[in-house]
Amino acid sequence: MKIYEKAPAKINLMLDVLHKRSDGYHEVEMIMTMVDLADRLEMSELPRDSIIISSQAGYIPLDEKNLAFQAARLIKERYNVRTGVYIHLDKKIPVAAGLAGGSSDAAAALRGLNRLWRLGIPDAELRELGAELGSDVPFCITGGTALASGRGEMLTPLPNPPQCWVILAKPPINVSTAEVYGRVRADQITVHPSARRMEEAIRNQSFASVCHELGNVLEDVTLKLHPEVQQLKDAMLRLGADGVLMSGSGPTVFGLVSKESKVARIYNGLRGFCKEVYAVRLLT
Ligand SMILES: C[C@@](CO)(OP(=O)(O)O)[C@H](O)COP(=O)(O)OP(=O)(O)OC[C@H]1O[C@@H](n2ccc(N)nc2=O)[C@H](O)[C@@H]1O
Ligand SMILES: Nc1ncnc2c1ncn2[C@@H]1O[C@H](COP(=O)(O)OP(=O)(O)O)[C@@H](O)[C@H]1O
Repeated sequence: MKIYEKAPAKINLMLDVLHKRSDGYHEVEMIMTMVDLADRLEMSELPRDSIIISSQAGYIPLDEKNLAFQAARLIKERYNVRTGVYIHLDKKIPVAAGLAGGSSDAAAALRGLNRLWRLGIPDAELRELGAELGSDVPFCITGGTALASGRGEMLTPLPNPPQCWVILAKPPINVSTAEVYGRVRADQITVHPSARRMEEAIRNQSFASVCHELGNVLEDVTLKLHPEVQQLKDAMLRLGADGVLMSGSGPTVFGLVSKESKVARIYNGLRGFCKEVYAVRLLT
């Protein structure tokens, strides 16, 4: 039997860092939502007790460093599963981009293996397992739109934002999430984006207010390390995006666009100097 799962990318509509915790993580407040750009996982049972990962993407680890591998190992150990699994990852989400590609693959593996092995694990328990793999994994288990707090694993579901186009552009640079958090000085952040006002904008289905309330305190760190991310933001605004922000720890920049007629112009304008550009819809 084969099981298929979609693993969509996320964007952070707002991201605030409150303080550094004694366990080394940062206490955050984020509003996250999914976009229609997804990896696809194909899972099938192996009679022998092993986990095998393959992918068409040449640039991700296929061993125990792969988050889908770690998800399979965790669920196997925790629920005493004696058979193995073959997982093929069809990667579409850019890697190390701030779009949670690896986290979403891990979440999709947990969902899929729960079905493949008929384990009947409830969603809340899957989210707890996911939190052992990464801070963004619990959100990726259920998706939708949510306010995330704690280190990102405590979730309050929200309605979806008003539908719009999302232009994603990933410059060809590598950003380490750990390094970005490592450079944040929470006590020196002067302008905090507001989760409350973003939530209100979403509840009012006001596209203009959603664009107005976009904010990410990790931008300060990543933009200083990589000025080209600022240039990309400027270009997106100049080309006519209604709201522009870096997603997560970056380096991907997203632009929200309400009018379809503007999408091709922005997409083509960006393609002039950035190879990885995508025009997608919110996953509502
Ligand atoms: C910044 C965000 C925003 O959604 O996403 P990405 O840019 O990775 O997509 C997340 O907070 C990233 O979540 P995730 O990528 O799952 O992080 P983890 O694997 O849990 O942690 C990687 C490293 O980031 C730091 N970290 C992560 C989360 C957090 N709240 N505080 C931290 O300080 C820690 O140093 C940790 O060792
Ligand atoms: N299934 C996977 N897909 C992508 N990257 C993975 C995966 N498993 C492990 N990784 C590793 O995780 C790191 C972060 O990747 P990713 O989740 O795409 O980025 P981000 O956390 O910025 O959203 C990369 O260095 C990559 O090598």
